[in-house]
Amino acid sequence: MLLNGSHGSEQRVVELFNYIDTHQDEFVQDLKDWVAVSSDSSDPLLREDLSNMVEIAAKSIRALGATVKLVNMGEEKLNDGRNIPFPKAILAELGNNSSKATVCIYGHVDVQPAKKEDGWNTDPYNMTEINGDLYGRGAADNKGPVLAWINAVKTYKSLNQEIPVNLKFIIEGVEETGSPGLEDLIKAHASFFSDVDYIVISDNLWLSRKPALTYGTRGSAYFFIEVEGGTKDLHSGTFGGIIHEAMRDLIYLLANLIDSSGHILIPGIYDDVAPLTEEERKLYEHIDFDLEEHQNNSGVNTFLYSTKEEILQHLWRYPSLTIHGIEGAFSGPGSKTVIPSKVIGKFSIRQVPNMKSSVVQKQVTKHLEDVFAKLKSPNKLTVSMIIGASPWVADVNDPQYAAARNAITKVFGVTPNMIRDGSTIPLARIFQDLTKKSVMMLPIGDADAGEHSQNEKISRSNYIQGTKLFATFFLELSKVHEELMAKNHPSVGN
Ligand SMILES: NCC(=O)N[C@@H](Cc1c[nH]cn1)C(=O)O
Ligand SMILES: [Zn+2]
Ligand SMILES: [Zn+2]
Repeated sequence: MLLNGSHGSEQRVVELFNYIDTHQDEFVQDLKDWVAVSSDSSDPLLREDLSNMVEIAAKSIRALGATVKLVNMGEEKLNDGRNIPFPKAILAELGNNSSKATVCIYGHVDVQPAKKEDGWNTDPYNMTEINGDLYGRGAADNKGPVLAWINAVKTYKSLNQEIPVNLKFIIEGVEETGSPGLEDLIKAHASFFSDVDYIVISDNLWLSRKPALTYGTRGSAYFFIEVEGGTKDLHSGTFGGIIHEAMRDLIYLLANLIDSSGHILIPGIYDDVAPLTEEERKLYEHIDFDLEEHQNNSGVNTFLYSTKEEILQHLWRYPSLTIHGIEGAFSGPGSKTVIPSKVIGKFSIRQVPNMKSSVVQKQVTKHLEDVFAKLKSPNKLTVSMIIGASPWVADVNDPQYAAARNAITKVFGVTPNMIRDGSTIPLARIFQDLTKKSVMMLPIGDADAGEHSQNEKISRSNYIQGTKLFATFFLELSKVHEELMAKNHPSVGN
């Protein structure tokens, strides 16, 4: 039952927080169990553990009393022409009280690759607590936050407290490969999302030690540059010196993407970038950010920029280009002397408002074809964009932002650091465009979480305090929603 009045509400919060504190070791063990599943989505042929991880997550959500469906996300076309199904996604719902707000929680249970020999201090799949930090692949991105949502709901259920909102979950298993098939899934299950009032995502990091609210992310346009020189690899002694080597062409193409100052060399790439207004420029002044701390967290000696404003603008609102790797090139130990016949260079462009993936794709393709033409190489060039995820920016005046601000203040005693994020969560813009509903990001990842890096972690404090934050957010959102209902606000209802 909902305890009415401020005293009742405060008493509820005390009970919730006490329960979360006294059961934190259970919650940590649950995260250890999840991290132990190597749900790496990068290799299509190694996804058995990933499908198992989706089932584990479905079982945990079902144990809350939710109705859970595992739904298809379509098929993936492999290089050899075969099609295999993507891991299923979870659609779940708990509660359908028409007087309550309906919140849809998004998360993902797939992770980036991780091997101990990459330089981890601990086994990436054996979560290890050291000095209050929980080290393991996926601890922060995104298993910890997904479990924190589940812990929050479990707390209400265990205390027999009425959950203040209706809940829906969409949990996927291929976010780290750009959420392929997600847009079609949301279209195919439009009825499931039709009564959702708010979408909340917790798949990013704080920017400093100060709790944050995120209102923007960059997109990701991911490209393959394939250069094919022949039908087989060749001995570089027997053939080196007389052929146009594919690798040489590729390196030249990659070298023409970006210069040493970080400026992207693709003609027109900056044309659609939203101009920096005086209003936006002022926002950077109030952001809590410690440049030296961020540099220490990154493990690099120096950044391309030296001021907070320049760094944050180039992380959030200007595009960046990163070269990730070369498939087919020799990269193992030793000194193989082969000439690879086909190599695939991989890079991505983090897109910002108002860039469009379709425009970027044309610009990139034309630029690479023009550069390649100068080589007068007989080799075959193929440029493909395999991911085209758009940037996302929210309206911080959406009601759920007020609820989240109140929840952060209640749990952490501070007002939130209003930030954007340089990473990509494809679902955010897809949801915003398809459902026209409010999308918000409520991060609990530490600024030094090391997402995608060696020694990724979430602090026990952020995991447990984050669970309290999510539990409080449900309460605060129910208050905001009731006020809107009372005013018959247009954003309420469908
Ligand atoms: N925590 C969000 C995240 O890491 N998202 C990935 C998504 C992505 C983009 N291209 C491929 N995967 C990211 O790298 O931003
Ligand atoms: Zn990630
Ligand atoms: Zn993530």
